[in-house]
Amino acid sequence: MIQDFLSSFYPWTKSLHVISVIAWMAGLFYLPRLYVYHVEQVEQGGKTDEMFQVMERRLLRAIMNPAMIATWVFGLMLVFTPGVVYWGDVWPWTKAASVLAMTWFHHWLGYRRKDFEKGTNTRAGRTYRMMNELPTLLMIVIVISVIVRF
Ligand code: HEM
Repeated sequence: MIQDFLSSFYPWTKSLHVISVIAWMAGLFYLPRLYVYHVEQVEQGGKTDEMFQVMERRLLRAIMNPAMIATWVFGLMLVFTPGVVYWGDVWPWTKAASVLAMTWFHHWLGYRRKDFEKGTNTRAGRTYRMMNELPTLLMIVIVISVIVRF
């Protein structure tokens, strides 16, 4: 019953999954860049500090959190669609490991946002520059996993 629904909805589920992924990734690439500028260019407690905090909060709450939830919901619908995932293959495992890491990174960014809000950020711009590479690497592994399907 639910399997029939998932099968007939499959192309729509996949479209909605990819749309959500794009919105989520946009935020995951942009927020650490904001943190780099926030650390390196902004005086703590000033007007610009306040403006960065607003931009960071809105990006996370209005775009990234809903996009992450939608990516998970449509992604799991794809997992339960008959014939899509065979767990004997390798790709579902590399994909699963990468999306768990991506979700961890999202939450890490959320905790760092709170540091800026409280004025307790101790991390250097360089740390945020380096962390900025993580979603890129994970995205490459994910796309190869779902498309090459080794
Ligand atoms: C968050 C949990 C996620 C789950 C449970 C999930 C699961 C899935 C599944 C089962 C498919 C179907 C594969 C197929 O029909 O061939 C799929 C497709 C896809 N996923 Fe995800 N995914 C997740 C996150 C992501 C992320 C973070 C990205 C990108 C960075 C991503 C990119 C894609 C793409 C591009 C496709 C379409 C591949 C194709 O054309 O067949 N997914 N996903």
